[in-house]
Amino acid sequence: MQVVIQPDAEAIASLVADEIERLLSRKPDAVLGLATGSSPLAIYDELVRRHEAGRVSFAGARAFMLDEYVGLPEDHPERYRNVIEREIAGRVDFAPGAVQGPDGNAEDIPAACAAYEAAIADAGGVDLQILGIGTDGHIAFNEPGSSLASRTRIKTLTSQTRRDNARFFGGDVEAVPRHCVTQGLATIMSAHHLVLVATGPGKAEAVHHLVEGAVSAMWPATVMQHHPRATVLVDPAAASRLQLGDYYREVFEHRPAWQKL
Ligand SMILES: N[C@@H]1[C@@H](O)[C@H](O)[C@@H](COP(=O)(O)O)O[C@@H]1O
Repeated sequence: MQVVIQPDAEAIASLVADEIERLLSRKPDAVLGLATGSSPLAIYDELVRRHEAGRVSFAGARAFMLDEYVGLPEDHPERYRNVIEREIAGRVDFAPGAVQGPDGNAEDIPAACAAYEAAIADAGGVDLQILGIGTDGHIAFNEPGSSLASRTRIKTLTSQTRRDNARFFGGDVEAVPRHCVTQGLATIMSAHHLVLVATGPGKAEAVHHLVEGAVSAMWPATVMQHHPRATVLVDPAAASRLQLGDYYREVFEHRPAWQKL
């Protein structure tokens, strides 16, 4: 696992956008994994800027979203499909239908989950997966206790996650759905490159477990320790509980010239 400590969210976004720009120039039909939450927003803004400057095109690319709430009306602004459209997909040049997400309103949710897994596999898998992390260590919506071998399925959100996400629902915890459909941990682990971003002191404990804790379903993100190419980008506040922080800084500062992210 590569740990990169940067001064702020903008510096993190710039490095991640560099990586995505390199990927799309070498492989214009790359498959991206898109995450919701506030953490990736600076990355999306930076990608939009580069797209507007003519540096990056998504015209041949495809993307898969990580997760979706169950039961929100199609036009609800916090439905993740609508969030992704608003924050990135609708601001760049993805072809119609190129961005897909799990269906949280399907009549047969298990069948829709299986179809989603098949769609990712048919696309050749995800080249670069953007991830945030919940304060309880979840990635996508794989809450503590999730099977490390899980695939796309329905999950029940913890009250911690519903409280954390209430800010997107006018502060009303009861307005946050109880259920979601999420890529599983094994689905996420199938991506070629995992890029997790976290900022702020509220993420420090989760980041400590992710990087330095024992691999455990209690901190689902720790499964990433088994991934051959996982990059974790954090600001100093999110890095504040890392025991080897100085070492990670040294490793990044003295990385070989050929190594980007
Ligand atoms: N399902 C999303 C996750 O994908 C995200 O990583 C997490 C953290 O969100 P934020 O980046 O807003 O802290 O929130 C939600 O629960």
